[in-house]
Amino acid sequence: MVKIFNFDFRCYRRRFLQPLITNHGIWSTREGLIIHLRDSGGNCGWGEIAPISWFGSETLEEAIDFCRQLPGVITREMIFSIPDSLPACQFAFESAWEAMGNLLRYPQSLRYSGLLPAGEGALSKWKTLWEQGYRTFKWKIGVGEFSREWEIFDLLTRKLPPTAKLRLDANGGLSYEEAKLWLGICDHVSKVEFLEQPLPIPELGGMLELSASFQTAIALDESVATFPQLQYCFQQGWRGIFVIKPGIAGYPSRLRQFCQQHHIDAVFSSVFETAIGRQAALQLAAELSPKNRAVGFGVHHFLN
Ligand SMILES: O=C(O)CCC(=O)c1ccccc1C(=O)O
Ligand SMILES: [Mg+2]
Repeated sequence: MVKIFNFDFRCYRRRFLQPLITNHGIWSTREGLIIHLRDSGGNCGWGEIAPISWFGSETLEEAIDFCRQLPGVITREMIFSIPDSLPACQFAFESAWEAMGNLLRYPQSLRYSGLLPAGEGALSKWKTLWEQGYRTFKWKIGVGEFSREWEIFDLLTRKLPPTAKLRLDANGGLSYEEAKLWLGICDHVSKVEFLEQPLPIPELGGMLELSASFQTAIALDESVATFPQLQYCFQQGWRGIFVIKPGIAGYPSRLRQFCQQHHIDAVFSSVFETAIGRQAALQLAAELSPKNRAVGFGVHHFLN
């Protein structure tokens, strides 16, 4: 007999206390869906669909349409035949299915990276985060003028204690020349852990070249947002760091298998999901993060 699950969902909307400012623009509200599965024994599993369409996932509307067209009773086959065009849905359904009847285990051993605000706000914020125990920080670049960001970077890296690590995230906002300037500077600053997504997605060739020319590591993020993109970049020869946002990376089981098989140097990263998606994402991060890599799941505050 085929096992069946009752399925329902609801939408949520939460405003960030501080909007995320990146080269893509300003993001101030997280909207997503919480899905719920229940089997005939009364076991429940929750999952979260938290799309970021500007980052390469489906849109919220596409996720809602997908959930609306599903019947109230679904099968395992339906859970595992969601198309690759709906990666946040794939993540939510498999993680809800995996969570059924399991107690929530919250990963203990992880180290977290804290997100600094873009611009000069970073110069004071790092201290608050340091006092909360963060030792790895991420700062957005490619948002303001290069010369001003360079000045702030210089101040910031002087202030940071010697054991701190800094990640720079350009969100694809640099030109090839600017990326060379940044990498040249970073090569002399041992606190820099990596430069994230210096160039836009179509310029993978440029990023492969840069990673061979500088000591500072480069991490791909936008370029590897979804599973097919991750596979593509690996096939093209990328052996640097992969930033993985499980919330939009499709089926957890497929991601797990890929990372283990290819010994991926993964940095796990949040999509600003709620505790439901976060739990499932951190579970994967705990299994698949190399020991020295902090996860990009610093606490992010919501207004409601
Ligand atoms: O990865 C982190 O450290 C924090 C999360 C983060 O930066 C992020 C969160 C949502 C959308 C995009 C990004 C990004 O890495 O650009
Ligand atoms: Mg990034």
